[in-house]
Amino acid sequence: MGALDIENVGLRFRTQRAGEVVALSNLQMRIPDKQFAVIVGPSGCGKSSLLDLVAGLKEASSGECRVNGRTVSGPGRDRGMVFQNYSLFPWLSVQKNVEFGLALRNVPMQERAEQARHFVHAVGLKGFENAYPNHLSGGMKQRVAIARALANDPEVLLMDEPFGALDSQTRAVMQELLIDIWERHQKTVLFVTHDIDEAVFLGDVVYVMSARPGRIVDTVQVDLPRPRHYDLVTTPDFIELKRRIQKNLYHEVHRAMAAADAA
Ligand SMILES: Nc1ncnc2c1ncn2[C@@H]1O[C@H](COP(=O)(O)OP(=O)(O)OP(=O)(O)O)[C@@H](O)[C@H]1O
Repeated sequence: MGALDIENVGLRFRTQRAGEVVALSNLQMRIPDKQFAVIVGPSGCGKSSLLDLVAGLKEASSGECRVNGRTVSGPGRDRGMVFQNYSLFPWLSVQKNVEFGLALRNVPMQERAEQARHFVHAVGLKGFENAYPNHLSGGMKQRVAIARALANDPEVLLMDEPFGALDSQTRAVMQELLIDIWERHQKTVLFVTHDIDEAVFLGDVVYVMSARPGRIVDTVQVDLPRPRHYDLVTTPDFIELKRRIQKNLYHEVHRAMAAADAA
C-alpha cells in the first residue's frame, strides 16, 4: 500500500462535439509515504484531471484512488490542493486565508491564529499577516496558498502547476522554498508541471505521461542528493535525467499534436 494509490484509473467524458473523450486509461501509480512525485506530460494528456480525481473533485469512470488505503469518494482534509491561479479569497487577509480551513473545522480561535501564523512565517511572509491578496505579488500569493494548504495538515499535497504563472527568478525561489518546506514537514506530494527542470529539481520520481488517453510511459527515479540547491541544475547527472525525460516527452508531444491535427 502506498500513501497514494492510483489503481487502474480511467476517465471518460461525453462531449457534444467529439462524442466520448477518453482522458485517462488504466492509469497505475503507487506513491510511497512522504515521496515527492512529479508528473509531466503533453498538454491535454489528463494531468489536471488526475489531480482532480485524487482531490475528489472528479469521479473516475473506472478504477479508484486511495489515500493511505482509504478510497477517495469526495474532497477531504487529508488532501490539500494548490493551483496555478492561487484561488485565495480576495476579501480575506493573508492570516484569515490561511486560517480558513481551520475555522471550517471549528479549531478554537486562538489555536487557529497561532497555527496560521506559524505557516505564514514558514513561507516567509512574516509581517504580511494583515495584507490582502490584491496587494501581493504572484510569488507571495502562492506562498499564501501553500501556507493555507499546509495549515490543514494534509497527508497528501496536490499541486497543479503552482509556479506556472511566475517569472523564472520567482519560480526558482519558490522551488527552493517548497523543497525546504517539504523537507521540514515531510508530506507526500503529487506535483504537476510542464517544466522539466522543475520536475527534476523537485522530484524523487518523475512520471512521464503519454498523449491522451494519459498513461505512464516512463518512471524516472531522481537519485540526486538532498538538500537541493539551484546550482544542481548544471551538473551532469541533472542534465542526463533531463535529457531522458525530454526525449520521451518530445515524442508524446508530437503524438498529441498529430492526434489534434487528425481530429
Ligand atoms: N469536463 C470536460 N468535458 C470534456 N472533456 C474534458 C473535460 N475536462 C477535461 N477534458 C478533456 O480531457 C483531457 C484532459 O484534460 P486535462 O485538463 O486533465 O489535461 P492536462 O494534461 O492537465 O492539460 P494541460 O497541460 O493543458 O493543463 C483534455 O483533452 C480535455 O479537453
